[in-house]
Amino acid sequence: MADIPQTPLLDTVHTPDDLRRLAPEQLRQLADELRTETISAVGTTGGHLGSGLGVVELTVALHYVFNTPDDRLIWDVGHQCYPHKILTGRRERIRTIRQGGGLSGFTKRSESEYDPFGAAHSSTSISAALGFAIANKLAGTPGKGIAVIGDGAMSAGMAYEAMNNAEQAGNRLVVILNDNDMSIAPPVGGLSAYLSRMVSSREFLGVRDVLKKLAKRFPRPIQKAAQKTDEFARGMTMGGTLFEELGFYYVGPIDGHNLDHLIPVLENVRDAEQGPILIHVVTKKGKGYAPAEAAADKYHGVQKFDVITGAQAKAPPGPPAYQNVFGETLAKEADSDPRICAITAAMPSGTGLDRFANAHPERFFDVGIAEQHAVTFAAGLAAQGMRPFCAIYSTFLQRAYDQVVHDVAIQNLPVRFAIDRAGLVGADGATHAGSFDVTYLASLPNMVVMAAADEAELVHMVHTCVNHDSGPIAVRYPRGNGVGVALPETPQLLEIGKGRVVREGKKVAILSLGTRLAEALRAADTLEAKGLSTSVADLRFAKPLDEALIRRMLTTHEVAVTIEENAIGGLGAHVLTMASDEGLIDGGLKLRTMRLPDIFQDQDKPEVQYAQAGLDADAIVETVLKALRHNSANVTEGARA
Ligand SMILES: Cc1ncc(C[n+]2csc(CCOP(=O)(O)OP(=O)(O)O)c2C)c(N)n1
Ligand SMILES: CC(=O)[C@@H](O)[C@H](O)COP(=O)(O)O
Ligand SMILES: [Mg+2]
Repeated sequence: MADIPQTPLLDTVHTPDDLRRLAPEQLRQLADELRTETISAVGTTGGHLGSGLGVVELTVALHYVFNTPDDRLIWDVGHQCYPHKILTGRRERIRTIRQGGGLSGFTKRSESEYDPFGAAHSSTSISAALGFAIANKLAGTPGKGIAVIGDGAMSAGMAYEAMNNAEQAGNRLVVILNDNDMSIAPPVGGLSAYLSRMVSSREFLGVRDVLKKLAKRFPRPIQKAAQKTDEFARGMTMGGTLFEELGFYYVGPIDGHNLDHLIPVLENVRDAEQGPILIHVVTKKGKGYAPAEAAADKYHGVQKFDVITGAQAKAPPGPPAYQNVFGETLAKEADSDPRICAITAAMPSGTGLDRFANAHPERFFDVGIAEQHAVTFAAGLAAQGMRPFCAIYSTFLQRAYDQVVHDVAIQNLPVRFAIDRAGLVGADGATHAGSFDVTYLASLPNMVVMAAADEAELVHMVHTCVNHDSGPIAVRYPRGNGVGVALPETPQLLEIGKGRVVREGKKVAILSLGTRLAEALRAADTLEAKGLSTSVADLRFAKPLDEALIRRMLTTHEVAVTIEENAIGGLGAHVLTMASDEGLIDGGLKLRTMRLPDIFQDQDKPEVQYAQAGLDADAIVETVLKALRHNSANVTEGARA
């Protein structure tokens, strides 16, 4: 007799309440369908894949056992939450993820009551869960805080600050340490080694001891499940030294793909009278999808891919990515300069420093997700005469701001900041946009801030950073590919605080910082076609400003426009301040600043984001014409009056 096809369970699960109505023996099927749906969806959209596949069973088990959304489930980073979104009423929209108007690629409060806390930067989950737990405790309302945090995210100081403070939450706080022995790249450092030892070579307790200990602490009997396999009995231990020292009851390690283990353990933890509890769950990144299991780093974040073969869509051939120009340039510089060191906080390939690591492994440091430490470590290296490059995405450097101010800038130490992903980043959206670095860096005394207009400029700026020993210096550059200019054979040493005039005109001056230069030049063409002679300057430096050049531009043109891919407080603010200090606007100059809008812009295609932000050629033209119209309107109105 032919097999009767099973009814898809996933079609019957619209919310976790539906899930909780299933029998435990149905959960395996549900998890399999959830995994298939996740793979299918990400195949069509691209996005974060491996991390979500690794937590499919955990996602099912957590929603099954805990009373979400009253129990507050908080996914650290949030890049693994696609299965969670599918189970929490967002399956119909899952193929819109990371697209304009679609679901966010991370957890987001405005999207669902099942996302109690937004994330995308790592290692915030335990603090947030603790906040929920304590708030409920104080209010006398039910609800636990449950944080799911990866082994990579567990390397950040914030996680320890939270655990150090967790005792008061008691049994209201549950931390699930999802240990897949991967960050984006293989994890690094002592904590990672410690976790590996716990998983692989720890002395496991015998089944009796385990049950005795569990029975003492957790009331619900788990014997049934425990008796199912010896493996479980061996794997289930109490007494994870580090976490217990920090005041947690440690449970684990347990197999995070085995629902027969997960469910009873979580039920016991849920009903425990004591806490806080940390459950150490061992999973495989990419679980259940062979290509992602085989190359976890390549399937962390993916392009659209063919589900059968795993082949990811290839970007059409084009100019090199900025990150790779940076990595290769720095590696070359380091060939002849033994003082150059390179530091990344868990982003070796994202920053292009994998190229440096291959060439100079002894001077390459991946410090894990630890941006604050990365900056102060660089400061120490600089103070001891090295030439450290701290390569951190603009958005992640925000986390280390006090270190930038206190450890680097105040001491005037020559740390070189390579600030990648500066500006809008497309699909990752607001959490990852590098919108603020010009503002937060150029306001600091001693700091030099450059922005590369193209990949050749980046080469010159890296060279300039290498040779700048008198204080801190930063170069910012965007996500994505260069504009296609030839890379210089020999890099130039740029004069600090000197820009360049790219095009001379008479009536309109566009003062550009960074990669909006191409749009500025396009706008200049349009303005010229309208009879408006236009100058375009690439200022190169937000700090120090090229005051001579700016003064000339502001005093010899009728309209001047600054443009930058940064929020308010950046280049425009500095130029306005200078102009007002020097009285350059007193004579009727029409000075306008173009910058990122004062909103957190959601994900979309980069070109759409630029248009929304009003930072493309059309918007520049419009700004100039409006400034001129404003003038004629005033004249007309004045005449009428
Ligand atoms: C503060 C911060 N730094 C860096 C990143 C980039 N990042 C996103 S996920 C990730 C790896 C996280 O590893 P882990 O927590 O173990 O989760 P997994 O992907 O293995 O599931 C990194 C480095 C980030 N999101 N936030
Ligand atoms: C979740 C996270 O923070 C990273 O995976 C990030 O999405 C990578 O961004 P890039 O693709 O720009 O390297
Ligand atoms: Mg991990």
